[in-house]
Amino acid sequence: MSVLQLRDVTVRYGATTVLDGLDWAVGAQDSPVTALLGPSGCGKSTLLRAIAGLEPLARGAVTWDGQDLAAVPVHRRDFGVVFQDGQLFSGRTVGANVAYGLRRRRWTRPQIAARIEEMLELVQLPGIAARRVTELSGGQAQRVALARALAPRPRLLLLDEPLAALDARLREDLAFAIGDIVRAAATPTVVVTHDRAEAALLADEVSVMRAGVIVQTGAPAHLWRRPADDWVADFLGATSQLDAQVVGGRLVTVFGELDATAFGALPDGRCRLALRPESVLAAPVPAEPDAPDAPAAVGVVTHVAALPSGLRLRVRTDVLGEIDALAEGPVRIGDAVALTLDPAHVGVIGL
Ligand SMILES: Nc1ncnc2c1ncn2[C@@H]1O[C@H](COP(=O)(O)OP(=O)(O)OP(=O)(O)O)[C@@H](O)[C@H]1O
Repeated sequence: MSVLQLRDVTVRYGATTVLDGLDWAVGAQDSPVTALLGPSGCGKSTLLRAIAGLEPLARGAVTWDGQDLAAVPVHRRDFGVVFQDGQLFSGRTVGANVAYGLRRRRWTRPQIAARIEEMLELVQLPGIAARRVTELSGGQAQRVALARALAPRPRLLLLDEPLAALDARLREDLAFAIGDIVRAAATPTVVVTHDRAEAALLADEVSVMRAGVIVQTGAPAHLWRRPADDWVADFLGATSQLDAQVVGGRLVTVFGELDATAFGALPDGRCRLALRPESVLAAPVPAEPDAPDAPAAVGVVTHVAALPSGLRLRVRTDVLGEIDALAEGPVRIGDAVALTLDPAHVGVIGL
């Protein structure tokens, strides 16, 4: 598989450094879809624009298969780009939009007609070539934008928040669909998002970006499990952190012990765990915490929210202050609860 490589890429707007000596490789691990995930303003769009050739580099290099792209202009890079709102040509038909890059590349009329139908089938909108793009829904317009970008067979597809303008339900459907479409087209794809769930729905691999640099890259499940540092853990949804000790394959915490081998090889010594609400299970206990068989960690429920997935609690504890948890059984505000960790939803930070 071809490889896009960025070395020491630096982009400045005036005195502000937006990309700061950024190193990154896409396509090296045979991952067709890579999400670029980071908070608003960290430089994701700037990075995409720099890859596309739309942003001059103050320093560093973007290479494809070892070739430096510095002297290759935007339209010669063979990269397809789709922005947030698709940016279709509103005065033209769907077919004319999909054909846009093909006419410029001097495809013949029959080739173009066949490619339009092929692309519209790929994005599951067969037979709508004659429609005006102004008649499309937001989700349909994004599929057509995808068809237009894929039609000339780009060697890389760059998608900048392609779902941002859509409502929540449609976003989820289209996230799966886009993943399927670009895999079917076998086109390596970078998709920018600030939403961690969207990144996991779309991508095989996720790169987390913070303030102009890439701080961690891995499969979504790996990132949840082994966030590189406190910031990544929090950005990926950790609501508290808990000190722990690795002792001979066990993780010892005030919430009890866990099997550490599930996290890969962890060296003996101190570490910290990233906890999300689903990491902590809260079960009602009789109000006698000093009884001899009392559980190791207890707390008092301060908030209860009925979510579709179950009861979400906020619990006041002596050891960790207020933490979020899921209820195992019926509980109300003021109840005492015993807290245990669900090892499937705990992360180990930074080892
Ligand atoms: N043309 C420009 N001139 C000056 N500053 C800019 C320009 N474009 C972006 N910036 C600034 O650069 C920083 C990074 O912007 P960028 O759009 O790349 O971030 P982002 O991670 O894509 O954010 P978002 O998720 O909000 O789109 C921001 O502080 C932004 O204000």
